Amino acid sequence: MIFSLDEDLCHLKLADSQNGIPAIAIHDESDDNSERATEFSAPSTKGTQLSSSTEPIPFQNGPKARRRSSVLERFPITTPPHTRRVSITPTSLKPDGNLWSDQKLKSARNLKDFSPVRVLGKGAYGKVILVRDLTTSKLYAMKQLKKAEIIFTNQENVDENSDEHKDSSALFKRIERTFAERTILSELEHPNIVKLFYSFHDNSKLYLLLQYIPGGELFFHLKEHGTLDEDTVAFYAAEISCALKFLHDKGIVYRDLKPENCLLDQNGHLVLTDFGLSKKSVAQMESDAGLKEDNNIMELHSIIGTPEYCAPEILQGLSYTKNCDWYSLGCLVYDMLVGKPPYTGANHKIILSKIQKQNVKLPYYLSDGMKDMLGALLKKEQGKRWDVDNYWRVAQNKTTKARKKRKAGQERTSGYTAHFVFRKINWKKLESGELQNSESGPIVPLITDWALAENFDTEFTSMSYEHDCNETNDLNIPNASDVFKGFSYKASGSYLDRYF
Ligand SMILES: Nc1ncnc2c1ncn2[C@@H]1O[C@H](COP(=O)(O)OP(=O)(O)OP(=O)(O)O)[C@@H](O)[C@H]1O
Repeated sequence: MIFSLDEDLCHLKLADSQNGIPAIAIHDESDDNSERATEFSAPSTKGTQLSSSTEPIPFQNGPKARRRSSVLERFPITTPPHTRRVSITPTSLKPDGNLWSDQKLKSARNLKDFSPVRVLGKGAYGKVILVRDLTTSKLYAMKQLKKAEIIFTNQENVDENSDEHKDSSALFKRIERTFAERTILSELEHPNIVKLFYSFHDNSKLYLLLQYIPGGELFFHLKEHGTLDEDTVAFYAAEISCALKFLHDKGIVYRDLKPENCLLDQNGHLVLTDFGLSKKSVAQMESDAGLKEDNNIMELHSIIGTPEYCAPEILQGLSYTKNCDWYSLGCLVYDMLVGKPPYTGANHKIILSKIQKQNVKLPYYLSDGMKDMLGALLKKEQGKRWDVDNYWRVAQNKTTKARKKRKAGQERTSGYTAHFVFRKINWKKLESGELQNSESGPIVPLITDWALAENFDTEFTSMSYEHDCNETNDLNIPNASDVFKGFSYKASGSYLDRYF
């Protein structure tokens, strides 16, 4: 055993006597006979081997607490020998291996073009500020990343004595991730993914000018509602699934799915933000650059993410694939239905240990269909978990072929999109983006004035921002500007026109 569970047991006892709910536990070890995703055939408990349990679900006391990404480097997890140490140099970050051309970035914007309105959020490297374009009066969410925070390892989430701290490749990893967010976002256009319009940098910070999503975090709405009903959850799960499949088809793994990173737009549609931990497969990058055909296989090793939503294989330091995002979706769906993710604890060691060892407990009040889906997504073993990307493809082929022979209701029982849980979702409209443009989501945020940011926590909107909107000289490291060379970007005129 790596960690002591004393604290954990203490926590469980407390919860038992206060907020117990009879639950169902999924025993992963007993599902040897479970069917693989493509063979799934009923909105039942089949394939997940649910067993009754009277053990209550431990509830955390106090308000819902915000979770930080990439906290895992803090733990004494021995990095396995096969962990890939990408010694990528910051100036070679273009997929084809060439330098980003400064020539094409000449028309990039700068800090003086925008005036701050209020703070929307705060992340590991800096604040996200609502800003107004002084020329057009349009609103943007400006994500700031302090160069000093990226270059010096003084983040709260990295142990000073860890190998990660000493290892200079960790610096390159942080820089690589910073570039990845800008590069990945600049290549995407999907109704459920935040849009990047500009990026630039000055002496002290990097800036990402993102589409402002005024409805706030799903986290904010979850805090207000406590839990959500199954139809609402199915709607968000469907929108997230569309975004994840779109990313996976492009060879991108998201790796940080959690309610804090799911925003609601003005019509209540879900928009994924924060691509700081996303990763594009090397094979895909080579394929994009015309160097190699994409074989759509991606194995990753970095131990990153937010523990409560992180797949067990990541936490164990094993190699993993895009399938980890579907596990995180299971955690998020569970959170929306139950009010907390499947495994919680007073500290990250406890969470980690529970994810690896405990069976997830599903409350009795969930429908059989929902239990079935959660059971399939929350499998600890990657090989037994729903391979949703594949399942989705097979389902589409199957339904088209089998349509003629289908009996009433049969379509629902095959394939991911046809799962019972999604019976009210119009996938055709959702996948084409028509639904997002024409209909409202289940929770329509109250917005009287976009500039007021009423759906964001006052913890952030009341923060001062004056200092953050002036260029400072707090970074005085030789060659620092070289390190971030090529960060600036401007979306094409047609892209900008489509959204303004
Ligand atoms: N486009 C946007 N529109 C509105 N609010 C946003 C937008 N992007 C980010 N935010 C707000 O800012 C918060 C922090 O942003 P983000 O998660 O991208 O930062 P981060 O530094 O990566 O955070 P973390 O360290 O927690 O992963 C979000 O949770 C959200 O509340």
